[in-house]
Amino acid sequence: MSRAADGAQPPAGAAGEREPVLALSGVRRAYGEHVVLDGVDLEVRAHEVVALIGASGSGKSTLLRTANLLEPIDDGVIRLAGRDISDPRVDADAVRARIGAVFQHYNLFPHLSVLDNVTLASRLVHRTPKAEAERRGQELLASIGLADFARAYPDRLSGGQQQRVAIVRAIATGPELLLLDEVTSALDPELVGEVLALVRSLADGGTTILMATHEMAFARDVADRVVFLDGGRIVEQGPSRQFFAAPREERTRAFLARVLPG
Ligand SMILES: Nc1ncnc2c1ncn2[C@@H]1O[C@H](COP(=O)(O)OP(=O)(O)OP(=O)(O)O)[C@@H](O)[C@H]1O
Repeated sequence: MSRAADGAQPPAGAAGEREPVLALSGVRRAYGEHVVLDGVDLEVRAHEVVALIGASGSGKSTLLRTANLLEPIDDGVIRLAGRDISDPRVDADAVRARIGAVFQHYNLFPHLSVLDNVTLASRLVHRTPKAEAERRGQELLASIGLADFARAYPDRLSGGQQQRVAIVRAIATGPELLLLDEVTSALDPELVGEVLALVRSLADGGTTILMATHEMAFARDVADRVVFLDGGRIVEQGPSRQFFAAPREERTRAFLARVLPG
């Protein structure tokens, strides 16, 4: 008997397709006359890794900031797991508790130990008991080889180590989505690899990630999909290998010619 016939399978075309984790439609953001996001439509599905690329000033950071409500939008809708979070009545803190975010400059709290940095949101926002939060925090620190630094303060760590702590801090509460904004661009070149390796392992483990990056080889190798922004608009997007191997748009080709070596 086929699975469909025994009734164990939902009928084809049923609402089995899950909502995207994040969905932007018609998102617009302007500073005065300067339109920074100009009608952006973008979806990120569960377990997908999406890389945002584009020249400096193309709107990548602004887009990420709108997604966790650090930046208001002038028009459009943003949905998290199907729910409109751009409605001004939405509790922004409750939304941010579901989204992990790491920005360019590692922003650990200098007056808290490494372990307290990692466990703070679990304890304060999610009300996880201290012992449980610390057990999870220790596991996360061990996973990035920094268990011995749990009681140290962030200034004892290198920039790459601090950024890795910032990343595990962002995933400590099991967020539905991880936003990464140029997480390696403030680092010395020799420290970039260790941070990218951590992002790669999260991607391999199924974390849903939307990341802005200038690291083209990384975007090609790790992202499922690449989105090219220019002047606040999505010019082109596609599966990452295809995107880099055969860009369709002239503007994409011109951008890649500028940023890719050779
Ligand atoms: N608070 C603000 N007030 C005015 N203009 C802003 C503000 N924030 C960003 N902008 C402008 O919006 C544009 C897009 O900036 P954004 O930081 O999103 O670009 P980006 O693609 O992330 O650039 P980069 O790669 O350099 O980080 C830029 O022209 C920037 O100057």
